[in-house]
Amino acid sequence: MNELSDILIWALPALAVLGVGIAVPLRRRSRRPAPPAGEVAPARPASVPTTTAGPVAEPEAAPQETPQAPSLETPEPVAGRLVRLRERLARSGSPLGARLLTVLSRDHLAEADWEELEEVLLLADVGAGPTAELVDALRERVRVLGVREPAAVRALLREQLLALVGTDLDRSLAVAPTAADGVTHPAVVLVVGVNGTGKTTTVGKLARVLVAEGSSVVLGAADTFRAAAADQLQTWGARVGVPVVRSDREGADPASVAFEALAQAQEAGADVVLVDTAGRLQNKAGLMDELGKIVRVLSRTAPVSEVLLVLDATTGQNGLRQAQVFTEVAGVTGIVLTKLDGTAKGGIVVAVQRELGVPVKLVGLGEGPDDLAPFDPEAFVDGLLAG
Ligand SMILES: Nc1nc2c(ncn2[C@@H]2O[C@H](COP(=O)(O)OP(=O)(O)OP(=O)(O)O)[C@@H](O)[C@H]2O)c(=O)[nH]1
Repeated sequence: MNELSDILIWALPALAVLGVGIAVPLRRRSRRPAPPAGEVAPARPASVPTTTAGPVAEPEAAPQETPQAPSLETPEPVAGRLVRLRERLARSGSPLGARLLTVLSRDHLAEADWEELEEVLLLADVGAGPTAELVDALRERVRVLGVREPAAVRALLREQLLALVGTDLDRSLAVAPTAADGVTHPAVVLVVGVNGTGKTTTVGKLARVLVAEGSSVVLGAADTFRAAAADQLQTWGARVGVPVVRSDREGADPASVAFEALAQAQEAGADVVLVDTAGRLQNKAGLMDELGKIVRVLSRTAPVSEVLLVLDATTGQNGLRQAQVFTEVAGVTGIVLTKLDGTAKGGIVVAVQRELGVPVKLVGLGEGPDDLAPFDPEAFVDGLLAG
């Protein structure tokens, strides 16, 4: 079969049926492995083994979607972001900050003070179990060490909080290309969660983090229910010169878009493909099945490096119940806790990790493009206690 007929046979019907469009054309297309039978029919089932990471192809025909290089933004450096954003935690009126310090500034802690301490931690969503543990351990240490001065009690509290948050969890993001079967694949990062938690925003912010660190990135808009989500993602990508793979048909198979995004990232030699998914409720079986399918389809082409569950910190304990199902269906590897700037419930970090056994890796502290920070326990606890 010659090259042209090969292309026509694969590409035209699939594009027409799926409406899978590509915001940024590829430099080159070639064969990819066939997708799993009955699961997706990508625009063209062919894949290119990529062995070197390099810059992602620049757009050729969509100037309105991806601005020229001079107007590209330079994301803020990632190091020290949580320290820079720390005051947001304090400013949000965290009871863990101001109220804890009020209690701890009393010369002698009476029974009522310990109870108040417990109440403050519960209000901050630390959770019943961890709160009881923390207060018991703190009381014991204060008693054994004979500590009375407020500053010393505060230092002990800081230690206890740090122990609860955990300083030895692996919070690094797996965003380096992976090797499997002699082929180098882009790191595949899937972003999941319920509606409105901040998934698309997080994907956009995370793309900036990766660009700031010198990685080449491709975004996949697998939220095919909401056209605005793909537009939103495209705007994020355009600001930092990152291509976006999307469907031009609402309701297209999200697994197909995810597959196509991975294929293109692979072909372009990108380091990372970030896939945004539609918000879904954990009790909707069909939607959760669809998420499982996205994971299966991606992992048949390349190892899925990270599944990030985006949780809205302002939803507190409700978010935890939702999260449980996602961890079962999608094998969540890290939590992104968004909107921590708008809540006095920073203690949810502790509860989330305890309930899910998955580390918080990133936190959202505002709507600004660089208001996403790698989670750092010390900076976080200091932020909480700064009130
Ligand atoms: N204050 C604050 N707002 C945030 C943060 N992260 C996201 N948001 C806002 O939350 C709102 C929802 O964000 P999206 O990214 O659209 O949420 P989504 O999860 O993709 O939404 P669906 O696709 O509908 O499920 C937007 O107004 C964001 O600006 C954060 O860390 N802090």
